[in-house]
Amino acid sequence: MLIIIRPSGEIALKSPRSRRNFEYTLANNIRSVIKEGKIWRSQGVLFLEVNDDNKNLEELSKVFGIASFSPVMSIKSYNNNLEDIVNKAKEVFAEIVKGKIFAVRAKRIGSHNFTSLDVQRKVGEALYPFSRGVDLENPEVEVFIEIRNDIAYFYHKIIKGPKGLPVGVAGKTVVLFSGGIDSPVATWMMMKRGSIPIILNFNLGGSVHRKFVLEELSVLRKWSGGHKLKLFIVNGTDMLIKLSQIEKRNRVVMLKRVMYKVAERLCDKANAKSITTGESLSQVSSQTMANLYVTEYGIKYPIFRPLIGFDKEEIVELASKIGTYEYSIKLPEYCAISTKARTSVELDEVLKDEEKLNIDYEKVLENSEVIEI
Ligand SMILES: Nc1ncnc2c1ncn2[C@@H]1O[C@H](COP(=O)(O)OP(=O)(O)OP(=O)(O)O)[C@@H](O)[C@H]1O
Repeated sequence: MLIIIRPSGEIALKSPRSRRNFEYTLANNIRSVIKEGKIWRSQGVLFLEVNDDNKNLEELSKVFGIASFSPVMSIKSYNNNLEDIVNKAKEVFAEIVKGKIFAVRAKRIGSHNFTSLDVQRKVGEALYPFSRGVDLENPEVEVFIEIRNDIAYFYHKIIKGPKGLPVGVAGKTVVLFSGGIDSPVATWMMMKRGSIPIILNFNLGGSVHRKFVLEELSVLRKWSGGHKLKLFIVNGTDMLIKLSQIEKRNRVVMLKRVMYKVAERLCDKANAKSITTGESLSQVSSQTMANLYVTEYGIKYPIFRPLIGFDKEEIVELASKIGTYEYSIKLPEYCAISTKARTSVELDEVLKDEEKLNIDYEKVLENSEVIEI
């Protein structure tokens, strides 16, 4: 089966050099997802030749950087011969337009002695007797002919891709990954913009927590363009014990700050240039603007919060589409450290607490469990 793959529109707007790089990364990602067949680039699209297997189509619909794709039939149309194209169109499409109101859409790249309109007209005439009529505005089925120099491609399905940019073109980000509903969605959104996530989880719930995090990551792995996901699991309960030394009201923000600090170390080590979280403004008391200010104070990497302006329902809808929601909702809430977080903790107090705790973040990271998924 031959498949024509159209990269996201955004990729076509890049400079020729960036465009080449993006298409090259996209081709590599597709190769590592599909694992068989042949892939090549040609004038702004990619072609993939694989065994007839619908599984491949499902996998392609999760590769970021793809706007859409279509399984195609093709012919080499020698000598600009429109007749050959019309005959092939009849062979390929007669069954598809049978008893239906249809439209023919044609496109052309290269020089030919006919126009796209000629193709539409001639193929339309040839298919008309099989159909129930033509309606260019509201057809029941559309059939497409794309002529690229001396090859004509025929298809009738345009399957949507997830758009975005190929994973790998935007560098690495350390994601603070709780396993709740939000951080898996934030991870997905960063992958959608071409970033490779490095996952950092503070385990606050033993083997149950670990199990759900791994399950969610195996769902996200299907969206990673074939890239392996590296997971660092820190023993969060050790941290909770340490935090009992400070005032209850500062503990939640302090715990987040510890997470950011360890993420900062991981960025240094993994050459990642940002930290990503699943925070959304004012969703809970630790996510007020005032508390986010204190949490990230002095952190040297940019903190990306792709969900900052999302409602919970919007996040849930995305999590369901991605496939992580069913695992996230089974995860118990780990909020044992403080029942009441203040909506505005004092920066001075938190910085003093930090000094008192004197946590060796480097060591915390060194003692983490590392898993590749
Ligand atoms: N145990 C954890 N390990 C790693 N990161 C965490 C952990 N808990 C929270 N975070 C980070 O802090 C963010 C906010 O977490 P919080 O618990 O305040 O809100 P939440 O809405 O429940 O988030 P989520 O749905 O992602 O758990 C999370 O999205 C995540 O990025």
